[in-house]
Amino acid sequence: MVKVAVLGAAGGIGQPLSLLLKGNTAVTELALYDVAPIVVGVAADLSHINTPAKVTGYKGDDELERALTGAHIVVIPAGIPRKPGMTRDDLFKINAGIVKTLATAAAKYCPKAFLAIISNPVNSTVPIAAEVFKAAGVHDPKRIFGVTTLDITRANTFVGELKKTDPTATSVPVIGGHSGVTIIPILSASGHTFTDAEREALTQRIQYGGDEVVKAKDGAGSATLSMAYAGARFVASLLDASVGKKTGVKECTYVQSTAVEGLEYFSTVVELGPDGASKIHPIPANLDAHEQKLLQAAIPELKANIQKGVDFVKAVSS
Ligand SMILES: NC(=O)C1=CN([C@@H]2O[C@H](COP(=O)(O)OP(=O)(O)OC[C@H]3O[C@@H](n4cnc5c(N)ncnc54)[C@H](O)[C@@H]3O)[C@@H](O)[C@H]2O)C=CC1
Ligand SMILES: O=C([O-])CC(=O)C(=O)O
Repeated sequence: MVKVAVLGAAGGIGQPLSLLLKGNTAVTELALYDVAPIVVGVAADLSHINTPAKVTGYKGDDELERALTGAHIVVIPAGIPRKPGMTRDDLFKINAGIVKTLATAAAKYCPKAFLAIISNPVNSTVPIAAEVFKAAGVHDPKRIFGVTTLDITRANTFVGELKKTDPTATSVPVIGGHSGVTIIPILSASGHTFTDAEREALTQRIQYGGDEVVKAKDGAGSATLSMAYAGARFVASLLDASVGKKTGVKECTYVQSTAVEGLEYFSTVVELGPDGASKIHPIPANLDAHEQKLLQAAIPELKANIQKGVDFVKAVSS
């Protein structure tokens, strides 16, 4: 049995993500959970698609245990999205508590599951989930992931557009975290060369791609469809490595890491295996001067974001 639970499944990301996961034939059970009752209808709707996954809907706290029990992967897109003028950190006030609640339940009902956290601010929500798992005595850093895949799909799209190459064959690692200056595209590893102006413009667009969508949606939310695509890709990679036993599966993802001294969490290329993160790659060796500068700019903000998440769990539990 390969059960995937989606927490926040009725939302802007949750619905299309669940649709894409229903299309993944490695999934045999898709458990959709939300506090919004429509989740039961979303599950009924998806259950008519003729793929193997049996779809079930769970609404509200009382049904969270059943949604999580037996889960192999728990994907968490629960929480509020940005409106124009907000930073991802502005979401902390509400989303920190939501992620803490859901991680607490996951630690209790499916402590061995892989956690793929989409809820923002990812730089802080991943440390929150990790602290919850530590407090419950079930922490395995190889199993908790911050989903930053959308930064990679954006980077591949924008570079492909500029260089007029197939975006599906373009591969730009994006390391660091998932907000503004903490997003560090490694354009030097893309196989293309860029003028200084191109490099500046691409970096800015990749770092602030989320804002582009927030602005275009004009108060009605942030990226949902591209995030669903990116989330489904990340879950597919986790399934390929853990269920399909494929080797060489790699994704950039935000995990507990020693890549940067003084930062407990960081995203680099991570090799995925049957037990989760099997090898965390270091920062690429040949960063150019521009990328070195980006890295230095990211460190203080990431450090503060991580500490904020850790402190939140400690304050609530003391
Ligand atoms: N990691 C990334 O790259 C990205 C992250 N995001 C983040 O994903 C989150 C969700 O975004 P959207 O789907 O657009 O928001 P949304 O508001 O459309 O959906 C969120 C869903 O979460 C549910 N929810 C709220 N509290 C819950 C709880 N305690 N348990 C279960 N479900 C709960 C809501 O009922 C709603 O259905 C936001 O925090 C957003 O910032 C968005 C895009 C990209
Ligand atoms: O920008 C936002 O708030 C949502 C997000 O994380 C993204 O689109 O990368």
